[in-house]
Amino acid sequence: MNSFVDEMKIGVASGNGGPGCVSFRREKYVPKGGPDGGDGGRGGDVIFRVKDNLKTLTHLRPNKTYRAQNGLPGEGRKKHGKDGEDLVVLVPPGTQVKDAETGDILLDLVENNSEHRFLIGGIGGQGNTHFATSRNQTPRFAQPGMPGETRKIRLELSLIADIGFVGYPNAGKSSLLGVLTSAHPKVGAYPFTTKIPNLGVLRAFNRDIILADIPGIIQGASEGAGLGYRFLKHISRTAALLFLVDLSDYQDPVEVFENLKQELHAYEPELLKRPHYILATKMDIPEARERLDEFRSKVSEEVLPVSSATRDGIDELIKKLFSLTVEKKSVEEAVEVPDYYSYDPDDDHSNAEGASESRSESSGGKE
Ligand SMILES: Nc1nc2c(ncn2[C@@H]2O[C@H](COP(=O)(O)OP(=O)(O)OP(=O)(O)O)[C@@H](O)[C@H]2O)c(=O)[nH]1
Ligand SMILES: [Mg+2]
Repeated sequence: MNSFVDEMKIGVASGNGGPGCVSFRREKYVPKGGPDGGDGGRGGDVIFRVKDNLKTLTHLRPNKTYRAQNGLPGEGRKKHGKDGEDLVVLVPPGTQVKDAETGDILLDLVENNSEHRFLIGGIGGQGNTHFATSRNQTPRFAQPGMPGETRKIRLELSLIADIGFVGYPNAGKSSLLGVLTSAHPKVGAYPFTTKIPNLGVLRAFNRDIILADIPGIIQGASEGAGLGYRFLKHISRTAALLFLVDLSDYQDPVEVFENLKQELHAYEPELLKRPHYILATKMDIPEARERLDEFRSKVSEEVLPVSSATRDGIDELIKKLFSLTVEKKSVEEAVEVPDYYSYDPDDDHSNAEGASESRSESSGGKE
C-alpha cells in the first residue's frame, strides 16, 4: 500500500568568498605607503538542522534555491571582509536529502536538534598585502574569493498522521479535512466518496498536525465490507482519533458510535485506548441540533458539535486537536521558522567576481 510521502525539490547554495582588496596605505609624510588591502570574508555554509516540531516540508518553497550569504570584500587598512552567514534549513526528523538527479541519498536526518553541514562556503580572497615582494612592493592585484557550491536536491519524508478520522461513509470526514487544512479532498453526497486516504496538514499555534481522512467504515467492515477497513492501517500509528458521527442521519448515532468502536476493536483492540474525541457533525442542520442533547446523555464521553458548512465549533476543535498532539512539549517550545525562507538572494550583499578594486579612503587617488 502506498505510504504518504512528502517530497520537494529545492536548490541550496553556499556563499561565495569575498574578494580580497587592493589598497595602499596613505599617511601624512609617507608618499608611497605599502599595500594594506584586507582579505575577503568567507561565504556561509549550508546546514540542515532537525526539528521535531516540524512534521512536513510545507515551510519550504518548491524549486526555490536557498542561499547562504556571500562573504564581504576585504577593505583597506587590512580590514577583513565580514563572513557570510550560514544558511540553516530546518527539516523534520526522517527527512532524507537526495541528489535531485541521481537519487543518491546524501543525508539521513533523524535526531532532533542535530546539525549537518552540507555545503561549505567559499574562502575569501587574499588582499594585496599578501603579495608584496622585494621586487614588487606595490602589488596591484588581490585574489578573488572562491565561489560557493550549488546543489539541486530532493527532500523526502514519509508522513505519519497524528490524528485519524473514523466515521461512517458520508459522515463529513472529507469536508472536515477541507475546512481544517488546505487539502481539497473530494466531497460527495453519497457514501464511499473517498476511495483512498487523504492527508492534510493543520497548522495550529505554530505546530504541524497531520490529519488523515480515510474512507468510511461500515458495520461488518472487519469482515471485508466497504473500503475503510483496508485503510485502518493508516490510522494505526496515529497519536489520536476523531470519531465523526452524523447527527442529521436517520441512523441512531449511539449505535453508529458503538459500531465504529466495534470495528476498530476487531482490527486492533489497542486503537480504542487511544486518545480521542467524538464529533457530532453537520450541526447546522436543525435535526442534528435537536438530537445533540440526547446523544450527549447517552455517551459517557465529551462530544464536540461541529459544522463544516458554517465553521461552528471548528476553532474549539482546533484547540482540542492541538492539545491532543502536544505531549511533553510546552507550547513555548514550538517552532521558530527563520526568516531565511523568505530570504531574497537578490538582496544579497556583494558578489563581484574577481578581486575588488576598492580603495580605502586612506589610499586616496595617490600613487
Ligand atoms: N449541512 C452540512 N452538510 C455537510 C457537512 N459536512 C459534510 N456535509 C455533506 O455531507 C456529505 C458527505 O460529506 P463528505 O465530507 O464527503 O463525507 P465523508 O465522510 O468524507 O464520506 P465518505 O468519503 O463517503 O466516507 C456531502 O454532501 C457534504 O456536503 C456540514 O457540516 N453541514
Ligand atoms: Mg470522504
